[in-house]
Amino acid sequence: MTAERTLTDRLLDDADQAPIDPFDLFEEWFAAARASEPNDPHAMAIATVDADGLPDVRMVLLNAHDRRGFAFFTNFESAKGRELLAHPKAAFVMHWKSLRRQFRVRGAVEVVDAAEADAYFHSRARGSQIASSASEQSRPLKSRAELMERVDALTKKLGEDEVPRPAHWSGFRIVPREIEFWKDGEFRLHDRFLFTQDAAGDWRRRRLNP
Ligand SMILES: Cc1cc2nc3c(=O)[nH]c(=O)nc-3n(C[C@H](O)[C@H](O)[C@H](O)COP(=O)(O)O)c2cc1C
Ligand SMILES: Cc1ncc(COP(=O)(O)O)c(CN)c1O
Repeated sequence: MTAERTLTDRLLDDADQAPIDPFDLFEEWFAAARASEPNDPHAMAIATVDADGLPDVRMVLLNAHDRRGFAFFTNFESAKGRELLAHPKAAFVMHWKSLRRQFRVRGAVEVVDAAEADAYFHSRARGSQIASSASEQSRPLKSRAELMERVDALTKKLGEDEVPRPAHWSGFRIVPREIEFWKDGEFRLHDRFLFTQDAAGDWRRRRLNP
């Protein structure tokens, strides 16, 4: 009996030029990362640009993904929120150290719809929902005590009530234009595959020099 070839096996086999769906390949790599990373396999660094074109980058968590793209949730009045609303394009990278693999995406950014933002917000720990309401993310803060006072006041005010999702807290979805899979190789002779969409919307892949 022969073991079934994974998408990664097929990717690495230059003789196999049949199409590979990059979203399916991502699922395979993400599952491997979830099984082997010590923490936060869904951590990604997301790069944006400010009004001067100066790049900005920070970690966020990939908390939703499907064939439409890759979404994270945040405060829309934060630096990244303002940057993305002004320039709705981004790039992100995930680095899975335990696998020595890298996953990169570039593309346009859209705002997730209100129902998706509500569902995700209310799936979070209540304390995290309150924190997101209390934190004026990326704005100067006089002291930790001031933040904790806001958290306590909000906690008291809400009692047992549901925490309303703040109007300025939602998700951004990066809709991929380019997707790259990178796998470490000996002596820096890595394997790289860039997926781009053709005019018909089909994903094509090319191997790149490391
Ligand atoms: C592993 C990790 C995951 C994070 N995930 C998020 C996230 O999903 N959303 C978020 O708003 N901030 C997240 N943060 C905090 C951000 O890195 C950042 O400090 C914050 O969002 C403010 O960024 P900005 O000022 O560039 O907008 C995370 C930080 C780390 C280290
Ligand atoms: C400020 C902030 N917002 C959102 C998140 C996303 O994680 P979660 O939705 O699981 O709270 C994080 C994770 N570190 C965070 O630091």
